[in-house]
Amino acid sequence: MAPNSKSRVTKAFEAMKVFGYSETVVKPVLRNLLNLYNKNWKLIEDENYSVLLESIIDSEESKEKQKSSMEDEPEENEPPLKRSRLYSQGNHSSAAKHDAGPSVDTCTSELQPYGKQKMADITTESCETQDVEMKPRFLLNHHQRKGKKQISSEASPVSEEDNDIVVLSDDDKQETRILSSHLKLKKRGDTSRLYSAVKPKRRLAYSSSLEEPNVMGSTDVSKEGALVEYSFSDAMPLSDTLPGFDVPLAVVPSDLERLNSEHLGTEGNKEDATNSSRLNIASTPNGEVKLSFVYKIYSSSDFCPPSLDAVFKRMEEKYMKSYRFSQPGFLLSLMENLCKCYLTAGTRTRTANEPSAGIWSQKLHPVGVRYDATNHELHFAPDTSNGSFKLSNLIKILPQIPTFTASGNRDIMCYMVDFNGTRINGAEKDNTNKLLKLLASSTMNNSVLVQSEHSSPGLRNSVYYIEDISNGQEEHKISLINAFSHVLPVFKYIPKNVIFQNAYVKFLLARISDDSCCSNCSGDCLSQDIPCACAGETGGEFAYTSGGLLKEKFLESCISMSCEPQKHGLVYCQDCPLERSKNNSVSGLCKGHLVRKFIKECWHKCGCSRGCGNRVIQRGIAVPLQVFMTADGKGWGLRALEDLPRGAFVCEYVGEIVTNTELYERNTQTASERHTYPVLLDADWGSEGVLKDEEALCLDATYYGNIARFINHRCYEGNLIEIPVEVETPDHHYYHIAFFTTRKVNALEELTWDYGIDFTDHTHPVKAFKCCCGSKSCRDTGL
Ligand SMILES: C[S@@+](CC[C@H](N)C(=O)[O-])C[C@H]1O[C@@H](n2cnc3c(N)ncnc32)[C@H](O)[C@@H]1O
Repeated sequence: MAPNSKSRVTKAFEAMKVFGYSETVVKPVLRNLLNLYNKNWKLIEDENYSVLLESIIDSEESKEKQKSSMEDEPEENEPPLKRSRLYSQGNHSSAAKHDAGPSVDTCTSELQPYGKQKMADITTESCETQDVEMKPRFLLNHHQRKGKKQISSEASPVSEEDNDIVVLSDDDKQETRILSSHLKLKKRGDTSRLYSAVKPKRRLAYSSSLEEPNVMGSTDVSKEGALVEYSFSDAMPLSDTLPGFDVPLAVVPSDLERLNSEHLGTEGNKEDATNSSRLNIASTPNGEVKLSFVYKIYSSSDFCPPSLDAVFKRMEEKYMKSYRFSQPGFLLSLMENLCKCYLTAGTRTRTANEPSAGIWSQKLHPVGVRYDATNHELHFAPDTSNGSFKLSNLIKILPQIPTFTASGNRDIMCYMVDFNGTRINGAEKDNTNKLLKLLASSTMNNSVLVQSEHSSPGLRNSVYYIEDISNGQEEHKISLINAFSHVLPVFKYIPKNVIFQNAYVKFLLARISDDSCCSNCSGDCLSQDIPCACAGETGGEFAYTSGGLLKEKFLESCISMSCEPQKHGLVYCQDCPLERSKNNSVSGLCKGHLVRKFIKECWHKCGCSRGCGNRVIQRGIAVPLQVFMTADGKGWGLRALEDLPRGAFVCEYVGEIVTNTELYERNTQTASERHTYPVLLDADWGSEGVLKDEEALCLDATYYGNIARFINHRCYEGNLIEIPVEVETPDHHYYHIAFFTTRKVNALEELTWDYGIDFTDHTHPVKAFKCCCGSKSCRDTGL
């Protein structure tokens, strides 16, 4: 290979690395392209290697498709999957013991009998002598990148390269996001990828449905009685032709002259035009977003340009409250609605006697919307069947395909053009601020944020959206919205816990005694007069109401235990695995573990039906959730898109089931990663005598996890509480951690729980984060 082409290869690799693609992945695709293009590098390098990137994405997608078609669908409620030997085990003896990764069956005989000893049976005498506030059940540790690279590609669902975290510079991230969405849209005109974001190799999810904003056939009746009708022809389906926009669109008038010549022929006439005027409604300081109307006033017009306040008010009243960011293409409809408001607000009220006249006649007719893919223009084409048309006909939306500068700073480039196609630069600062404020406030309503790069330091002007980060693995789609520039979280979504390697968790029907199930039941256990054996765990009363919520009394006592553990007693390990791990295997004094109330759900050995009211968490997430970027420095957070009542199940904490030993290994390998994701399954530690490290379990959602990995901490006042739930195993050793609301939670309120971190404990190998929970009772005093 010539030296020149060598450096071009390197450059291509580097360009793709930004998107998270390793050389191994890029190489075969690049080779194919070179063959295809007869070694014409220019074609490959054009547009920042767009062809190459697109080909890689395609090739990865087809690989994924192939792979998923080969995979068997797991059965409902199947045991956690055993992923043997994902990590190389170094010299650790426990790991070496299980080097071959025992299969589910062979592990069975090695099961340790974990007695069902109640924690309440454990003496709490030592309570008073212990200086305990809250047990640190949310551990602070993480894999180190170095550790991740040791993942074996044979057994792991992802290859070695998959696990490399690609650290993008801010500019890279910006560029990545824009380019990938740009490319998708450009090449395919594919509206299903409207807000596709950074596509790391291990892509989280795509927007997959083809839902489009309902801009067709809507009718807008102004309060004053003037009707402005929007009835777009079905013959011109928006969804088929529109590109996706992850930038705000600009609204411009159409080319009046062209429209005049095309549509004014019969009734309208050019002489009617008395003057023309342009109104720049808004633009960001650097001109990334501009919105303006250009109109001509005709002598007999029913239209008077409205005040902007009137437009904004109307916009707020009519649309903003109902905006849902989850609508693909919402920016398009946002802008369109702004046009509508402008028109409606400006349409003059006529008295009953006043004849309708002029070309802005109230006689309105369906118009069509057409997307001009060549010029990236949206045209509102008038229906001239009866010779009249309306102002909206003169409005054209001109989204400029987003481009970016070398610095990657400009991802939004929407221009206003005047009738002659000349760019309009006038920015009206006040109006801009108003619009931005309006849009920003609508973000609170889960809508859109148009962010100027100068309006707030460190924030970039970008918005992106992923329709379902669970990739269809949950009943409900779980969206992700990012108003600022942040690289997407890199993890593999799993809806159920999976065993990492050494954890002995076996779901054996044979181990479920008759006392721990209700084989004689049928139908719904909740509707029976006498509660069945499964209610035994909760004192002979089921924890759930028939409506699927937690019963008040049960919830109240769980909250009380969590807030005031000392009042309810703690249990103490003889030799605490947690303290051992802190002190590098030197036995440490246990600081106590909360005595938890468990829920026991009916399961496979029970006779009841799948719809039994005592099966809640096993049915999965039942509320629409969304991951969003918090504004107060906590990173990503989780919120629900609708109001939740008190006691509602939200989701469970899903991750890899790892042993204390494995966690310790991860801990020691960990560089100080910003966010940490392990949670202890320590509810029964105190009752298990001396618990060996390989017996103590925790869930680590760092690399494999579900939506709960995004729930942030709040000291004492979390609106969620974690409750241990037994489903498959009745021994308190392995259990599920389920989150329930502690109070009514409003839609879009951040969901939080108290991790139970002791911020004063500086002995932990991983430093606690600086708590920004904002709670009045925040435990992080900085000491
Ligand atoms: C389970 S993760 C929660 C999701 C995380 N925010 C993210 O972006 O992935 C836990 C991490 O979130 C951050 N975090 C959670 N609650 C916080 C709080 N109250 N203040 C500051 N950081 C917080 C910490 O970095 C913590 O290690």
